[in-house]
Amino acid sequence: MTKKYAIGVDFGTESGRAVLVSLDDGREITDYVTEYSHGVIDEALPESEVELGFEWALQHPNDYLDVLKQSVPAVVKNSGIDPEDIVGLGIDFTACTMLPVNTNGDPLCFDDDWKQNPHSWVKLWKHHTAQEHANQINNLAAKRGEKFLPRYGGKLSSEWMLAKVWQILDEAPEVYDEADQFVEAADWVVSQLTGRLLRNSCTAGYKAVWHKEEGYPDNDFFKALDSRMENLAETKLKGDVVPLGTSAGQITQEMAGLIGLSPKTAIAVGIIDAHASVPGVGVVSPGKMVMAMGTSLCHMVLGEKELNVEGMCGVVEDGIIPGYYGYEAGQSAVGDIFAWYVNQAVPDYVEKEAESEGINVHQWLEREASNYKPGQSGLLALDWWNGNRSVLVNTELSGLLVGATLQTKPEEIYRALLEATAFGTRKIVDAFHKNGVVVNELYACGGLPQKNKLLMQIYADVTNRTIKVADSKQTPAVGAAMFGAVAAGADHGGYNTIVDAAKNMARIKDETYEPIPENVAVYEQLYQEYNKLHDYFGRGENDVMSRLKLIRSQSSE
Ligand SMILES: Nc1ncnc2c1ncn2[C@@H]1O[C@H](COP(=O)(O)OP(=O)(O)O)[C@@H](O)[C@H]1O
Ligand SMILES: O=C(CO)[C@@H](O)[C@@H](O)COP(=O)(O)O
Repeated sequence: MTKKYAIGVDFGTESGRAVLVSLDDGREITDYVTEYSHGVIDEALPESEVELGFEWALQHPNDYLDVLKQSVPAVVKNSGIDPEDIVGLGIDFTACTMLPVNTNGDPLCFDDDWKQNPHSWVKLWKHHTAQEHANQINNLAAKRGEKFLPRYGGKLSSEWMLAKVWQILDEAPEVYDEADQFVEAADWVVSQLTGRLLRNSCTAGYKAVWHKEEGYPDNDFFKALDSRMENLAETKLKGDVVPLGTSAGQITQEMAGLIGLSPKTAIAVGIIDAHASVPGVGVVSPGKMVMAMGTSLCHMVLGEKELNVEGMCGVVEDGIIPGYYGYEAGQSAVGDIFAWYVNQAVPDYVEKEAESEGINVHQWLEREASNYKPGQSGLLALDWWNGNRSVLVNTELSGLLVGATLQTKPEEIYRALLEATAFGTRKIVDAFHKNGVVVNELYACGGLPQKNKLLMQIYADVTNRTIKVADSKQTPAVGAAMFGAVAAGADHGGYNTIVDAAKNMARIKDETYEPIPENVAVYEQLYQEYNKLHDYFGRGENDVMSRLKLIRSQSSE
C-alpha cells in the first residue's frame, strides 16, 4: 500500500500553520505558516474608526480562511505528495476563541449591518474584558452550590464562553439577539471545510462548561444570572456536541478544489491547541504532565478519577484522550512576559551587543543569565504580567519584581522572569500532585523548549522533575493531524484510535532535562518566598493590584 499522510492545521494567536505528517512515523514532511494579516485586533476595528477599549482582543475570521487557502496548498505542493494519499485533516485552535454567527453559519462581522459593532467580531482567547461577568457567574454558582463549579477549580475564567456571551448580551443586546449561535472558531473553521457545524467535546467541555452526562448548566442557573439567558443552552449554544476523534465528514467539493485536497479527505472535529499536544507528544496515560510552552503555557495531565483541584482550568471526561479524565491548568503569559521585557524594557546597549554578535536579544540575555547561580541575583518576581490563570484565576493580578538594586543587570531581571514562570508552573504541579492527580514527569512542547535551554533547566530544577522534549517543531499540529488520521480510520490508511495514532506517530528527543540537586535546594527556598508573595498579593491579604487596575481603567476613560 502507498504511504498515507494527514495534515494538521494549528491556528495560533498570531498565525496559522499547516503541517503535512507521515502516518507511518509522524515525520513532519513540510510545513507552512500564514501570518494573520489582521493579527490581534486590539486598538480599532479593521477599516473603521471604531476604537476598542482596554484589554480587548478580537480577530478577523477571514484570516483563518486565508490559512486554509495558503498553508494547505503550500504543504501539498512543497511535498509533492499526491492529494489522494492525504487521507485526513485535523485542526487545533486557541480557545475560547468565539464568534457570533447567523442562521447560515456566517460570522456577523461579515455583514455590513453589523461590522461596526465590536461585539460582532471574533473574541480571541485573551480578550480580557469580561472579568466582571466572570466574577458574577462565580459568585452565583458558589452561592447556589452548582455542581459544575468544582470541575473548574472553583472559578470560571473571563476568557471562556459564558463570560464572553454574557458580556455581549449586556453590552450589545442587539448582537446577542441577532446571533443564531455563539461558536468556537475551531468549530466554525471545520464547518467551513465540511458544511456541517458540530461542537467538539473538548472546547465545549473546557470552555463552555459542558459535561458528558449533565450537559450545560441548568436553565435555572442561567435564568438566575440574567433572565434573558434562560434558554442559552438550547438556543445560542444549540447543536450536537461530539467526541474528539469524530469525523466531521468529508471535505466539500468546493473546499477540496480551493485548497488542493481530494474530496475524499476526512475532516476531524476541532480540538484546543494545547490539548492536541498531549497525543502529539505521545502521552496517552496518567502521571505525565504535558506543557505547551509558547506565549502562554498550558498544562495538561490525564487522570483515572474526577478530582477537585484548586484553580485548575477544568477536568473533562474524555476531554483529551478517550477513557481518561483530562485535566488542564495554565499560565496566561510566559513567552509573552519575556517578549514584553525584550521589547519594552531592555536597555539600548543590550540590543546593540546582541546585534553586533548576530544573535537576538533573548539569546544574548539567556547566555548572560546562564552565568548566574540560582538565587545569586537576589531577585524574585511574580509571573502575573497577563493575570493569573491557575491557581488564583484572576485576570486583575499583575506583575511584580522585588529585590532590585542599583547593581541589578538586565540579564538578572530576565533570569528572574524565567524563574517566576517556573514557580508558577511549580504551583500548578503541586496543586495537582497533592490532590491526587499524579505528576511524575513533564513533557514540554511548543516554541520555548526549542529556543531556551536555560529556561528548561530552570523548570526541571524548580519542579524537581525530569523534562522530556517533543522532537517536533509543531506538536499541536501533529496532534491535530493524528485526529485527522483517526477521522479517516484504519480502513482508509489512517488509525482507528488516537492511542494507536500516538503510539506510531509521536516523537520525543533523546536529550532530557534532569534536575540538578544543588539548584533544586536553592529553588526550594526561593519557591517558599514566591509562595508568600503569591498568597499576600493573590489571596486577598493585599488587593493593591486590583485597585491599581481599577484606577487605571478609570483614568483611561
Ligand atoms: N530565546 C527565547 N527565549 C525565551 N522566549 C523566547 C525566545 N525567543 C522567543 N521567545 C518567546 O517565545 C514566544 C513565542 O512562542 P511560540 O511557541 O513560538 O508561539 P505561540 O505561543 O504563539 O505558538 C514569544 O512570546 C517570545 O517572547
Ligand atoms: O487557553 C488555551 C488553551 O486552553 C490556549 O488556547 C491559549 O492559552 C493560547 O495558547 P497559545 O499561547 O497560542 O499556545
